Amino acid sequence: MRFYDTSQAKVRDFTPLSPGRVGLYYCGATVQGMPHVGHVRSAIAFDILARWLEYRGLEVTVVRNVTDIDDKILEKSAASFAEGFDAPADYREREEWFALAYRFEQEFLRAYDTLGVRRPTYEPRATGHITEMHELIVELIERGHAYPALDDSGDVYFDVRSWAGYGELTRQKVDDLQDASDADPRGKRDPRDFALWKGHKATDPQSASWPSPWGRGRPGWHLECSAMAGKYLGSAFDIHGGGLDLRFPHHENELAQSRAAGGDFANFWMHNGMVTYEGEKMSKSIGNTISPAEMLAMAEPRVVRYFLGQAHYRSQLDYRPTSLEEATAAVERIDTFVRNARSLTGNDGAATEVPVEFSAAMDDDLNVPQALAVLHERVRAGNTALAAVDASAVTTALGTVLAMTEVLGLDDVATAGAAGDPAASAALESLVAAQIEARAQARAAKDWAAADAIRDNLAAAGVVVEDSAGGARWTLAP
Ligand SMILES: Nc1ncnc2c1ncn2[C@@H]1O[C@H](COP(=O)(O)OP(=O)(O)OP(=O)(O)O)[C@@H](O)[C@H]1O
Ligand SMILES: [Zn+2]
Repeated sequence: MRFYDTSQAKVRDFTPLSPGRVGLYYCGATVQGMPHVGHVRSAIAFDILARWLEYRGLEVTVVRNVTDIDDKILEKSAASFAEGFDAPADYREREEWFALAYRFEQEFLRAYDTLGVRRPTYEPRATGHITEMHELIVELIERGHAYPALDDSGDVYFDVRSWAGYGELTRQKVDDLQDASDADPRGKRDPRDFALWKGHKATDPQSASWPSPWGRGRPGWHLECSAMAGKYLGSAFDIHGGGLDLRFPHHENELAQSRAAGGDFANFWMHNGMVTYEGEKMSKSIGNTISPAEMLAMAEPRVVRYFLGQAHYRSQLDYRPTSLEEATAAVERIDTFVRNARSLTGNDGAATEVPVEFSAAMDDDLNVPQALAVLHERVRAGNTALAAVDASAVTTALGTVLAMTEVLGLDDVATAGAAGDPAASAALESLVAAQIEARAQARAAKDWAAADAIRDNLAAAGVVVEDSAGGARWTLAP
């Protein structure tokens, strides 16, 4: 397997640090508002990576953090208590920061679940790891890489000049870097120094600060990922992921503080490209977002998953109003084949193995567009086998198609037409089969009126019956 490693700006061979196991950490959400489809694209990209590593026989530990304390969360909560607060959609009046964060965390989970992003092995919250963060800060201070603020803010900063490797992830020289905007520069040795710990401000609620050796305060954003990745995956682990927008400063800072504290940190850095809206990054602050719920109102979950997962994970994915049409047609092609194959062979079929061309594409830096081309090519071959009523070839095609859809997280295409509920799907299958059987008997008895009536009733219910050499087949009308 080969992946593009952002820190080396090249594709290189991937070998797990411990044979047979992979540790994957990817940055999760700052739960300050509703998810948008950009967030979900990021999660889908790493979900596909984890599924592929597992398919390749590796035991994968996935960690995705929840940033549940942050300036933006506190600001949104504070605004909700203000006199004359005119609650924008999705925000509530007088909502404590922890209630707001928890509520949106649930919204993210709901979106991930609906779109087939498997739950990570661990999903730690920043507020649950204050002790680990203190230990990391103490280590950095002892090693001469961090210091308490020079003013009375109660902050603690990372000393970027003390760490020769600072800038290595994004291949920049310290002097060329922008200042860290997270604190008053008067308390810093260098304006690029970033906050590890933020002293409590009188305007913040008491519940948003914790005691520490440096006084009450709360953690800096970058620090939490270092502390949690270290806790759950160890001081050296295989892959660190996140969106391309996080490379600098977030990931640069994570790397610097983790290495300065003595760990190796991530062996590979993988970054997903941005979802853009008519060319511009989809972002809460710009306000050009589309929520998963809005997309799900236009198309079913598999179509949305297909749309968000179809591009190469490193490329930009632009949303346009017509974007879902192509995905709908692609998913329908797969569904129709799966349904017809099941109807012809009389059983659900089971995922077998993915074709070698599919493996080659996925091994080559997760080339999903190429892998999808293989999937559609097998669907076409399967349709040819269906037309020839070649049950054995149909069974083979069905097995490989199911294996590929599983790797891509489209596996619930298996329940096509039944709103994703396997029991409903089975019930529909058996009711339609009984109708088709009754129609065949009517035809055998040359009772054409009865046969046509059955067909018309099925059509009225959205079930299209087609006669072929192998007997009648049915599909749901698009
Ligand atoms: N438009 C986008 N396209 C793809 N990935 C995104 C997009 N926006 C955010 N992400 C990724 O989603 C994950 C969670 O992001 P986070 O909560 O930090 O959002 P954010 O970058 O602050 O979003 P926003 O700019 O909308 O506030 C990160 O890995 C981030 O890189
Ligand atoms: Zn992070």
